[in-house]
This record gives sequence, structure tokens and C-alpha cells, in this order.
Amino acid sequence: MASRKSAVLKNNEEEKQEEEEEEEVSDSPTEVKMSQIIMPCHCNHRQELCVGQLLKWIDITACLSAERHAMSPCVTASMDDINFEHTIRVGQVVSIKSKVNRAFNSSMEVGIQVSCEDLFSGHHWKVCHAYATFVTQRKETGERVLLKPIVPETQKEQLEYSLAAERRRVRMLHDDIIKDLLTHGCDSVEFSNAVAAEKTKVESVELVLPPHTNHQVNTFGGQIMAWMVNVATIAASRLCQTHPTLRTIDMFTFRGPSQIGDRLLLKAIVNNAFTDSIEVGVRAEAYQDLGTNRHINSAFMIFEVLDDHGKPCTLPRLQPEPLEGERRFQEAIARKKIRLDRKYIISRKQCEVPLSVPWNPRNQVYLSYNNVSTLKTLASRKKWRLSSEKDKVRLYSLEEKTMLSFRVDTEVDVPAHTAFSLLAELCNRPSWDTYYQKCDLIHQVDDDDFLYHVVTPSVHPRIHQDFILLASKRRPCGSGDSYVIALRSVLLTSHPPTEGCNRGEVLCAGFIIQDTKNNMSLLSYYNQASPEVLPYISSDIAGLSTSFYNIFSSCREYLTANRLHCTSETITGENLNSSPQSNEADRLSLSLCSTQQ
Ligand SMILES: CCCC(=O)SCCNC(=O)CCNC(=O)[C@H](O)C(C)(C)COP(=O)(O)OP(=O)(O)OC[C@H]1O[C@@H](n2cnc3c(N)ncnc32)[C@H](O)[C@@H]1OP(=O)(O)O
Repeated sequence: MASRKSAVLKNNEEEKQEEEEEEEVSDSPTEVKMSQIIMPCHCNHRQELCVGQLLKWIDITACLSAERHAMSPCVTASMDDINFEHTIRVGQVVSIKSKVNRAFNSSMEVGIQVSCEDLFSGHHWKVCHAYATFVTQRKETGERVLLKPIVPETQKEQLEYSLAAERRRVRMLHDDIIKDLLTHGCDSVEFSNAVAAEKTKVESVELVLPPHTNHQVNTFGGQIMAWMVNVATIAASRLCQTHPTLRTIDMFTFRGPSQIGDRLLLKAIVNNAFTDSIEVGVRAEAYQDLGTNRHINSAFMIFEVLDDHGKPCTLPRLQPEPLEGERRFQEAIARKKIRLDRKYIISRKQCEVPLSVPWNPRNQVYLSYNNVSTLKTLASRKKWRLSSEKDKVRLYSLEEKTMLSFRVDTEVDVPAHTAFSLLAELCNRPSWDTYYQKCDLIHQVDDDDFLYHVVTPSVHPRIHQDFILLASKRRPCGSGDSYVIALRSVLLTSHPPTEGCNRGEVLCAGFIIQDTKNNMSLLSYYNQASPEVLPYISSDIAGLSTSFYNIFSSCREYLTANRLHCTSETITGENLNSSPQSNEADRLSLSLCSTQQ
């Protein structure tokens, strides 16, 4: 792996804050640490650590965490996308830290951090992070061992615990997203001097010997991944005729086990070459007798070629083989789009993501993940300050470099599931929040995600403001989870901004609802203000407090008045009583918590 960025020490304020928050002392019993000094035998010809070797260490460390929690043998089911950011060279020390974020039934998510240390300069840097899913082995009876729940302790652990459920959702949809995308065709392009895809084809066989097995005497997952990286690297080298650098691996899925004596057939081919990256598809099959091949793993790997300054070089284009090759060529274009969407929406820091991202079915799952995770991350921040309190409505604020966020806490006399059902029906919000003048459902994406058009008053007296909001509604998926209604703006081609109406944008807003005692619940409402509106808000914090107080008093009354109407999961607006209206000042103050284009 060559380094595009040097091992810079962090100076970004947001990163510093995150690191500070990460520094909570954790006594997680599942935490496992491995450190290795990089020897020439771990490296490629450039004296850089081979990715295959790193994957072996990652798999072992993560498996030890999983087995510590399960107290029984576990296997790797999948390893999510991994993005390698930095080089590790001979003589440096790589440290891998893993712990179980959350246990589901028989599977658990293990979070893995890889960092590197230069012993001479004293510098430390992050290399990558990854999430792997491990599953308990079946008992002799064929049943799976059911896992005990993880009890997160620190705030960071609670956040990871909570987000693990969202990541599981994305993981489970991964194959469908890929397949679905491929139904949306792309135009094929002809390039002069393109390299024939056939030239990049690699087929290699490995015989699974005892040194290739794990402690359960099945083929070691890390070894399979290393063999896959090996053939993929050869395929990429054949295209670029130099030594490529592996930058990203799309999820490894271990579809079935293999054993000693199996022959593993590893096939790789360049699917497509873009201006500065190459996608290689790799497939692993296991067999004892020819013709009885079992597909055990597949992955897509992205390579780059870096110049002496670590900058990506322009690459030759690929001429796909007819039919199958053309299909893979088009699929690689679709996957590149997903990867960009995913990186854009999920991996970037929140302050780097533009406010409204275009919504489409292809990026829905990532936008919805981003929506929920941004709200949960905001809620988990430690530095909330109580600004004012009136009649059990508490207003908190959180100041960060470019953001000012608000939280309103109030206890309501209804259980959390009732509050959730009533508040999740966003079309009813105008009945308790007059800042919402109109709210129409545009599209129900699935059971949990909805697109709405919301009209509100504007700071400008004569024109209205409207929003296109993605609402992601989540019921708890296990103990320790809250009810969540996350809201963020998206762009919809079917609903462009209209004349006479300012298109506003919501960065991050929504409700987190938790049961308290005696059938009551704690309602926390969050709203993040963007830099553009900070001057307005800062000059009128008192007005804002009054607005929040009025609106959430109305909200409380609305919930109490309608608790008996909420007998089913789905509720309609007709049978609900509206609560007292908030005044004009409330609307204007709240509108400051969103931005205008
Ligand atoms: C020292 C390192 C450790 C190793 O070397 S392990 C060796 C490499 N790994 C392997 O050989 C595993 C091969 N795969 C398998 O054996 C099976 O496919 C595997 C993973 C056990 C799943 O078996 P199935 O019969 O499909 O199981 P199931 O449908 O009953 O599901 C059981 C739980 O597993 C989960 N699962 C299955 N495939 C998954 C995936 N791709 N990604 C994430 N989670 C996955 C599934 O959701 C279910 O979870 P839960 O029980 O609801 O918590």
C-alpha cells in the first residue's frame, strides 16, 4: 500500500473533538489488541506491508473478540468495505484493536481499528477501520448458540451499539442494492488503445493444507482473503503494467466453509478501468472433485497506480470481452457510482457533506443510514449545555466550530411507542407545530423511510419556505435502543424549488424517544443550525427558548390528548385532536434553525 497522504498529525478541530470523545476509558471485556512489527517477510517488493497479511491479522484479532464474547467457536461471515488510507512499511509497528459492538442472535458485529506507529519519529496514524460479522458455530444438534447481549458502557460504545443495528440493515441489503443497480443500464463507451480484458484474466488454484486452516480446522478466512488479494493484484498489474496499490475492498462475504484438502480456485479479471482506478472482480470456489465447485466468496477490489509523489496516475482503458465482459464492465460503472455515493454520504465528516444530497433508490440505503447515524451521533455528544428550563421543557445547546445545535428534552405522559407512532406521522405535525404549515407525504420508500414536502413560514415575510425531507423512522431493534425519527433534507428531481418559495434545508433534526418509568417517556428533539443562520440565532437565544418551550408544550398536550387514539401502528390525521397553536414568533424563530438556498 503506498501512501497518498503522508502520515499527518491531525489538526482538524472536529477530528480532535472526536478523538477526545473516543478517549473514554473502556473496560470492554471483548477488546483484543494485536501489535506486529513489520518484517520483510510480511511485505511486497516495495517493502510495504501486503494487504493480505494485514487481513489475516485483522481476521484473527476480530475472531478472538467474537469468541471471547460468545465463549464458543465463531466464523467470519462478512467483512464490510475497507478503505486503506496509508502505507505501512518495514520496521513500523501495526496495531489492531477490535471489540464486539453488538450481539444480535447468533451473529455479532466486531469493530476493528488499524493504526500504525513509526518507532523513530514517534508518529501514530490510522490506517483503516473495518466492521466484521462473526457467527457462532452450530452445536451438534444443529442449533446456533444464542449470544448474550453486549452492555455498552461508555458513550462511544453506546453509539457504536446503536449504529451497529443500522449497519446490519445496510449489510443485509448489500447484495440487493448491487443487483438492483444493475437493472439501470449505462451507456457503453469505446476507447482507442484499450487493453483487452482477457489479457488481465487470472486463474490460480490453492490446495488447502493444514497451515492454511484456522483453530476450527476449516480454511482460515484471512488466508482466503489474502489469496483473493493476490490474484486481484496480478490482474490489475496486467492492465497497468506496473505495481498497483490496493485502495478499497468492497465487502467480503463468506458464503460457505471450506476444509483441508479442498482445492480453492481463485479467479480474477479487471472489470473496468476508470481514469485513475481499476476495479477487479475476484471469485473463490472450493471443490474436492472437479465439477463440484462451491462458490465460497467474491469481492471487488479497487486499485490505483501512484506516482513518486503519491498522486494517482492516469490508467489505460479496458476493452471488455463481448457479452459477459460487457455486463461486468457496465456493472463496474454502477458499483463505482454506489461506492462514490456511499463514500460521499457515509464516510465523509458531516461538515464536508453538502446539505441536500440528491435522493434516488440507489443511494436510499446510505442516505437513510446517514440520516439516522447523524442524529444518533449528535445525540451522543457530551458537551451539551443546559440553556434554559421552563415547566419541564429543557433547552440545551451545543456549540461546535461551524455548528450550533439544540436539544429540547421533555417528559411526556405517554409510553415511548405511543409517542413514536404519533410523532412519526409527520403529516399530523401541523396540528401541534404551527411552524409546519403543511406536510404532505411524497413517497413511502419502505416501511421505515418516507419522503415529505413540508411548507413553513419564512424569515422573509411575504414568501414561504419549503423543504423536501427524508424521514427515517426506527423502532428499537433490541434492548438499549430508543425510538428514532430522523429528518434531513434531500433533493428530488420530481420536486424542484418553485418560484415564490424559498427552498430551505435541514441538516439534521428529529426525535429520540425513550421509555422512562410509569408508562412515561423522555422526548428529545434535536435540530442543528448551519453556519449561515448562526448570527440570527445567536442574537435571539431568548426568543428561541420561548419558541421551543411553546412548541414542545403543545407537543406534550397533543401526545396526551391523542394517546387513546393511537391504538394501532398506523394512525391517520382525521381522528386526532389538535393542540393549541404556537404563535408567529415561534415559527420565525424555528425557521432560523434551517437554511435557505
Ligand atoms: C480465525 C478466523 C475465523 C475464520 O477463519 S472463519 C473461516 C471463514 N469463514 C467461513 O468459512 C464461514 C463460511 N460461511 C458459513 O459457514 C455460513 O455462510 C454462515 C456465515 C455461518 C451463515 O450461515 P447460514 O446458514 O446462512 O446462517 P443463517 O442464515 O442461519 O444466519 C445466521 C446468522 O448469520 C448472519 N449472517 C449470515 N450471513 C451473513 C453475512 N454475509 N453477513 C452478515 N451476517 C450474516 C444472519 O443474519 C444470522 O444472524 P442472527 O442469528 O440473526 O444474529
